[in-house]
Amino acid sequence: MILEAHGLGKKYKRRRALTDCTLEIPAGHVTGLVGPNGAGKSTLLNLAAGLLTPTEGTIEVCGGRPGSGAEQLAKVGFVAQDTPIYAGLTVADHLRLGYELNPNWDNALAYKRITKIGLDPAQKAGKLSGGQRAQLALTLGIAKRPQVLLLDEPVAALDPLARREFLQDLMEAVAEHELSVVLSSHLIADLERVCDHLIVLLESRIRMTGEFDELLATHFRLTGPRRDVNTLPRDQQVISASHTDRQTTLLIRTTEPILDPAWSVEQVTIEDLVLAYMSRPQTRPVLEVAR
Ligand SMILES: Nc1ncnc2c1ncn2[C@@H]1O[C@H](COP(=O)(O)OP(=O)(O)OP(=O)(O)O)[C@@H](O)[C@H]1O
Repeated sequence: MILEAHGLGKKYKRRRALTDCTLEIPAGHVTGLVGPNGAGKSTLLNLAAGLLTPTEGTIEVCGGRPGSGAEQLAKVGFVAQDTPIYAGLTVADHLRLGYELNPNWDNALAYKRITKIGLDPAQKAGKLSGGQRAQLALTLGIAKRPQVLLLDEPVAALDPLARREFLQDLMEAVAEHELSVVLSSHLIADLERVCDHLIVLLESRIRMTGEFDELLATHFRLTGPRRDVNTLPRDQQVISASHTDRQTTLLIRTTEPILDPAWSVEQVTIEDLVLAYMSRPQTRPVLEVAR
């Protein structure tokens, strides 16, 4: 497992940022972490990087306790949300620091990316634009050659072309170097392109987690005449429901065939899933198997 958490919780004074989070992410995946603002995504990534310590429960990353020593730090790359860099150092200084501090540092890769992006090695990092700073931080994360790369909203500051190219580079690194990635983002289309595993956080709790293929094979949109969701078969778990006077539209999870001819059944997209799981559970139907 690249990441394993049991009953993980984090409180900042009285504010609860993560609650009873139990999670296993196998190696070799690109995992998308999504959820509304304040759901706890950065908190989870910071706990995995060892920058925060849990208030409850345990977390292991690549088999070790986050931040527990040089060996552990070498295994984990982390690019925080505000893409921190040293303003007074040049781009080249950053790459030299990367070389000095990381046992698996790939200098050729670092310079290749810097050249491709068009960053001047002599420029002070404090004079870079927000997007360029993000590119520098991401380059350091990839060239470190970690086993797992944790990225907190990595592409938010990048222009659309840079975003596409970065995600491409990331996928290449995953394919060539058996890198596992956990990245948070609000850009679901990007996640759809690069991820194969999904975690949805809502109000500090894990609302849903799974592999894309399995999620897409078990979720459906049903549209039909207005219907009380409590009359559905037991295997059909209602994730979201909306009704007009005459019509009901549901997003359900089931592993069984949908036999009721009154429903028109459609496949869903990852975006449909994310939006359904991100909406707050409604009082009745959600996450309860209807009786
Ligand atoms: N240093 C802190 N002190 C107190 N509360 C904090 C601190 N950092 C985060 N929180 C709170 O913890 C909760 C989770 O925050 P977190 O930053 O993990 O959310 P997020 O899902 O990353 O949000 P966003 O999408 O806005 O980046 C929020 O309610 C936030 O206000």
